[in-house]
Amino acid sequence: MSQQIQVSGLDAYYGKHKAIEDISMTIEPQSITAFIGPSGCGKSTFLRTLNRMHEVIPGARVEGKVLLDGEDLYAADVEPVSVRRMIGMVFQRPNPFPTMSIYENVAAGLRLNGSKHSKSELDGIVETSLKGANLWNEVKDRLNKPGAGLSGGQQQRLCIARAIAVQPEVLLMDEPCSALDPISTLAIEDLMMELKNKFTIVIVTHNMQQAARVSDRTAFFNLAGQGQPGRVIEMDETTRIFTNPAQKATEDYITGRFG
Ligand SMILES: Nc1ncnc2c1ncn2[C@@H]1O[C@H](COP(=O)(O)OP(=O)(O)OP(=O)(O)O)[C@@H](O)[C@H]1O
Repeated sequence: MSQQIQVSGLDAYYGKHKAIEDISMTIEPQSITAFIGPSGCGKSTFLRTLNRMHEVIPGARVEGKVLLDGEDLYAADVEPVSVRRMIGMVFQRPNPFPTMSIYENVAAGLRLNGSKHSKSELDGIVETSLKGANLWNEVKDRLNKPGAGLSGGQQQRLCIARAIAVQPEVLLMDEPCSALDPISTLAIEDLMMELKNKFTIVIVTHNMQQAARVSDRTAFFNLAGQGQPGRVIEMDETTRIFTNPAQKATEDYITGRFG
């Protein structure tokens, strides 16, 4: 299920404003890749180019290539909706559908994709997805209660269950723990470590310890200069980025000297 992403020469614009420039990288399957860097350098923008969410913003566009196991995601005959099914996303604020039950929240992704499942098939997928998101034991007796009634950490795991229910290849996570307390954060981090056995995971985080704890590889983003687009300054094994980075800007950032 887990697939490799190869990006080459990618630029992304908001209207005339070029937000990121000339990004090339390989994101390996069955691993966690972290994007770190100061605010506004384009980490979230880049993440959204990987599943064609960027172009949803009016005037926003992308140049360059994104390949998922060799398939060009921006080829003329590729449907953005199918890309978003293969490459799921989890956002900063847990965003369960507020009026839907826990069960319906997990089933929602499948229904939106037009999948036709019998009730017992759907029950099985909901259970497997909630188990996969380490939430099943906490909610199995209240599947018909509103998703909005869960704690923040549980809601985020519900959103992860919703994302994995459609069996994506890749999970993109944009600061998934920034609205959570430390205990819920550790639960999500543990979950990410389990999920990487099945999915390619990419996470944007401002939390250096988190990047160091969970990720296999880390990319450091920064602006090319004041008013310039964001770029990848350095990408390497996480242990190397945090112990012996090649670039001074990376070292300054991870040691808290700027950003
Ligand atoms: N919807 C938008 N419309 C116009 N410009 C945008 C939009 N979203 C982001 N930008 C601009 O694109 C640039 C990169 O923003 P982005 O949010 O990707 O950075 P980031 O590194 O993820 O920041 P943060 O760490 O604060 O989330 C910034 O200059 C930002 O102002």
